[in-house]
Amino acid sequence: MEEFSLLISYMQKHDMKNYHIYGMGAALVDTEIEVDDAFLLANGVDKGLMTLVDVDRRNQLMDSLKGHLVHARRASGGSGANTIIAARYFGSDVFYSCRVANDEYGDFYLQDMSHAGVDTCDQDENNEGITGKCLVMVTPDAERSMNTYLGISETLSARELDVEAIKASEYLYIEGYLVSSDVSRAATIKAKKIAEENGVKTSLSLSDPGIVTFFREGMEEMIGEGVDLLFCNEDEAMAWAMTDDIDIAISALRSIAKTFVITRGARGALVFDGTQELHIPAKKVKAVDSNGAGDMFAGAFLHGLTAGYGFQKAGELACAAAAEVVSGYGPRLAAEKHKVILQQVICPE
Ligand SMILES: Nc1ncnc2c1ncn2[C@@H]1O[C@H](COP(=O)(O)OP(=O)(O)O)[C@@H](O)[C@H]1O
Ligand SMILES: O=C(O)C(=O)C[C@H](O)[C@H](O)COP(=O)(O)O
Repeated sequence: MEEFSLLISYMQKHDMKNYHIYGMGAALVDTEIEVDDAFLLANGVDKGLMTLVDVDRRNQLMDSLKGHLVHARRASGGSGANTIIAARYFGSDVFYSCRVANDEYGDFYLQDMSHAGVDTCDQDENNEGITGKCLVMVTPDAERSMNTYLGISETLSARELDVEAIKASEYLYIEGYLVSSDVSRAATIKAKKIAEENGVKTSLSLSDPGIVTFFREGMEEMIGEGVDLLFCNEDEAMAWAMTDDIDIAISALRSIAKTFVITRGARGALVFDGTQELHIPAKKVKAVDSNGAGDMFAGAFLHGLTAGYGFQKAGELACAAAAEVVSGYGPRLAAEKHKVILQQVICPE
């Protein structure tokens, strides 16, 4: 009894809140622009991938993009943030660790997160620099090619971890892109250790095939002894297994993840629930922009699991939500839309 009241007073003192998901990722402000394949070719942009760029290259591309149709001039993004916001809009309680600069874009970013109901870590007062930015170029085949200037986002470090919030979460979700920065990678490893020691499930997204290939050692370090849940698309799975045979990739994933999801674009997703493989079909839609489809899938899926719907229903919810994302521009859906999808998938009439 005494222990119980001590716990209550500790929780009151620390104003502890439980979270369904604690996310970590790069804070990027997105600009989304429509282009054609000739533009990508003429400007040396790698199609379908995320490429890291410096300020000069970004400015040069921005100049070349003048006159193109802009779908979003300023939207808070970053893969992990898209996932966490999606989970929030479905009803999960979420926390996000990220780093922005003391500039207009940084203020915008934090306001946007707070407006969405996402709790974020305190920002270091020493935050001179430039908030990260991502140029998302969308071609008529709905493919997105990204050029990212990480700015201060790549200095996300263990300082931005809220240890009590990690301990009070059901899942830790790590964006694989963080592998490219030494301090951020170290922070993810620390967060994962805290999670493992405190019975918090760990999840990770492989993010991008190029990232998996170029930062292989770092990715191995991040994965360590394995994770509870892994998200990837087919290209990332095969890049991880260094094969072009998806069956070999599936076997390879089994040795690093207790459960996993391989998204397959218009063919839906393969979900491994720890025992069996579930094949979840995609919803038939006209795709215009695939940006954020995987991010939305992960957010909806994590929400589905933490809400107790199980792997099959979580997969159905995720496919339904991701299909909505690809049928419009931008990686996000309006807040109200999530409730409609939830109703349609979880409690149809
Ligand atoms: N053309 C499409 N039609 C319907 N759903 C799609 C389409 N493309 C993607 N999706 C949905 O989005 C999910 C993630 O897409 P995918 O392209 O595999 O990931 P990523 O965007 O990470 O590359 C898929 O599992 C599917 O549910
Ligand atoms: O938003 C940003 O600025 C990003 O750099 C991250 C991208 O949105 C996602 O990585 C794209 O997500 P998928 O298309 O689901 O793979």
